[in-house]
Formats: sequence, C-alpha cells, structure tokens
Amino acid sequence: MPKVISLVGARPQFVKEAMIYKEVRRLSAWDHVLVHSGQHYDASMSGAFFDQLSIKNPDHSMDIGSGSHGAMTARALERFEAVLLKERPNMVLVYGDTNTTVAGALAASKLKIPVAHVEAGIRQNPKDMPEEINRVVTDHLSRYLFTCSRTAADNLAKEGVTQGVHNVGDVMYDLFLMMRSSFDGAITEKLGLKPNRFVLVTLHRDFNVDDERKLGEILKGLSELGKTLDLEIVFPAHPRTSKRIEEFGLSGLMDGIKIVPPVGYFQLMGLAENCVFAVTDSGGFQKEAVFAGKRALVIMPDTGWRELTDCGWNLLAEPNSEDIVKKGLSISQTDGTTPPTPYGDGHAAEKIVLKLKSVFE
Ligand SMILES: CC(=O)N[C@H]1[C@@H](OP(=O)(O)OP(=O)(O)OC[C@H]2O[C@@H](n3ccc(=O)[nH]c3=O)[C@H](O)[C@@H]2O)O[C@H](CO)[C@@H](O)[C@@H]1O
Repeated sequence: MPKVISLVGARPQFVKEAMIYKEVRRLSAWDHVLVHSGQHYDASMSGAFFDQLSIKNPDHSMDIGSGSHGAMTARALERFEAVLLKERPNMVLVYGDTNTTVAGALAASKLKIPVAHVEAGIRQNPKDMPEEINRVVTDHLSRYLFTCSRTAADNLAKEGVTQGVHNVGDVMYDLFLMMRSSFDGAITEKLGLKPNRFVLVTLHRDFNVDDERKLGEILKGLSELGKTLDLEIVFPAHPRTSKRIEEFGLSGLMDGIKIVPPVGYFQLMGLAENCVFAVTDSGGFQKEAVFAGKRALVIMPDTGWRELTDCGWNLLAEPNSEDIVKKGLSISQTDGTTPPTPYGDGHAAEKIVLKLKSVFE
C-alpha cells in the first residue's frame, strides 16, 4: 500500500486534516502517516480539535513550538526531513499557508518526494505577509495543487502554474456540511449570550495584533460598534492576541467586549450560527461565517477569498475605529440577498483522495 505523510501543525490544518482523513479511511486509499509539527500546542489550540474531530493520534510530533519565523521554519524543516528519511513516503500532503506548510513542502521537494497542496492558489496583499510568502513558495514546489475555487485556479495560471491543478472545492465546506447537525449552539447560553444579539469576533494576524496602535483602534471600534447596535461583542481570543492586549495595557478599551478563551470547532460554528455577523482577520473563519449564512467584516487590507467580497457579502475594513463602526453598521443590515456558495459541492476531500489514489494505481 502506498504511504502518504500528512503534515499539520496549526488550528486550521487540523480542521482540513479531519475531512481528508475521513475520506482516506472510507476509501482505504493509502497508509496515512500523520505528523504534527507542534506549531500550535495549547490544549485549546490543538488537543481539542483532535478530540472533537476524531483525528488520529499523530505518528510523529515534532514539537517546534513558537518563535521567530526563521527559527520555527528551520526547526520544522530539519525535523520533518528526519521523519521523511525514516518513513520514506510516496507523497506528502500539506495544507494552507502556515510556516509548517512551507517547511513541509521544502523538505519533501528537496528529497524529491511529490508534494500535494490542499488550498492552493490563494493570493492576497500585502505580498510580504508571512502567509502569502508561504503560499507562493508552497504552490511553486507542489506537484498536485487542489484549489477551492475558480479564482484560486486563475491565480495559479497567472503565475504559469497550470500542470497538476485540480479545482475541487473547499474541504472546510465539506466538513461544515458534514458536521452541521453536531454544532454546539448551547455554548451561546453558557457564555451568557442571547441568540441573534451578539457579534462574533476573532483576531490573530500579526499586522493587526502586534501593533499597539492598530490593536487599540480595533478594540475601540468594536466597543463602539457594540454600543451603537446594542449588541454584545464576544471574542474568543487567540493566545497571541490575549498576550498583546495585556502587554500593551489595552484592557481599558474592552467595554462591552466579552473576551473568552479560544473555543473548539463545534463551539465556534455554534456561535457562528447564532451571531448577527462576524468580525475577523482569519482566512478560514471569514468563509465559515458565510457557510453559516452570516456576513463577515474582514479586518485586512485584502483577502484571498475575493469571491466573498466581490459580490458585496463580506466587507473589508481598515484597522481604525471609524471604518470598523461604519462598515459594521453597513454589514449589520440584512439586504435580503443569499450568501454566495463558490466552494464546491461538499465533496472536495473525496475528489482529492480519489485523484491522489489514482496516481498510485
Ligand atoms: C505564519 C503562520 O504560520 N501563521 C498561521 C498561524 O498563525 P499564529 O498567529 O497562530 O502564528 P504562530 O503559530 O506563530 O503563533 C503566534 C503566537 O501565538 C502564541 N501561541 C501559539 C500557539 C499556541 O498553541 N499557543 C500560543 O501561545 C505564541 O505566543 C506564538 O508566538 O496559525 C493561524 C491560525 O491560528 C493561521 O491563520 C496563520 O496563517
């Protein structure tokens, strides 16, 4: 049986792995060796996802932990190379755009092991953001590129990448449809919130949260927005963001903002289904909010998911309080349009696994 190594390390990758692994098992496709880089290590950022989504225990844990980009990527590169030399897989699967992704693609391609990239072709400004660098490098090292939408496939074509590109849809959409009946709506009341009376916020991008002035402006904008709309603001905060709020002494700006620890997949989706709208700088969650039928105010200069902003469903906002209040007011209006659904038919993971399985036949 062929052997495929699947490399994960950060929250959004656990979600994608869960769906791929379900299909690998269902289709008895290959010997699936799971490697966890350890980029995310807190129980709420890692273990909770493995438990909830029935992901197999990692066969190798590389414990790279946190650090500078160079240090993290270098640790992952060196340790993953050792795993590859030991396991000698027929292929390596990487997901998304994290430091784990790029290290995996680099280690494998240097050993001439074919790389398959799930969520290929996403492009956004600024071009020097860490995730964009990781995406471009990973795509150009990959032999199989699985895109979520036509836009992503077109982005690759503009860079001359057309071989091995398969536009299959989004595995996160598959997972959402499959798990929807299990979402934990009860968390809403457990957090003291009323359905349809709150805004759901997530923030973790370095360019938003590592800058004291910008983070302060965002919090000020959210607090004002909540008061203006008479809605609560609930904010499951990434550890990086909580650390910065404390370090910069910004807790005084949190009036009306309920900060809670990071929540698991079923809880975040339960909250998404019950919120009025979302505010986020997460690549994954700006889509998941839309899957749940909600609009998202995206605090970024640009987005890789332009299908959702080009049609006016999601809006981009600048990291300043006026723009957040202005765009937040606009997004709170329901205008009777239905959410866009550009991410496939719920069978992306099946298509990926069948395609790769056929390579080994
Ligand atoms: C460059 C990169 O890979 N970025 C990805 C990473 O960003 P993310 O912001 O999580 O990036 P890191 O993995 O570098 O973590 C940032 C900081 O968060 C703290 N920390 C992180 C993990 C943890 O379990 N505990 C903890 O305390 C550490 O202080 C760390 O330095 O994951 C996000 C999902 O969450 C993805 O959207 C980002 O694309």
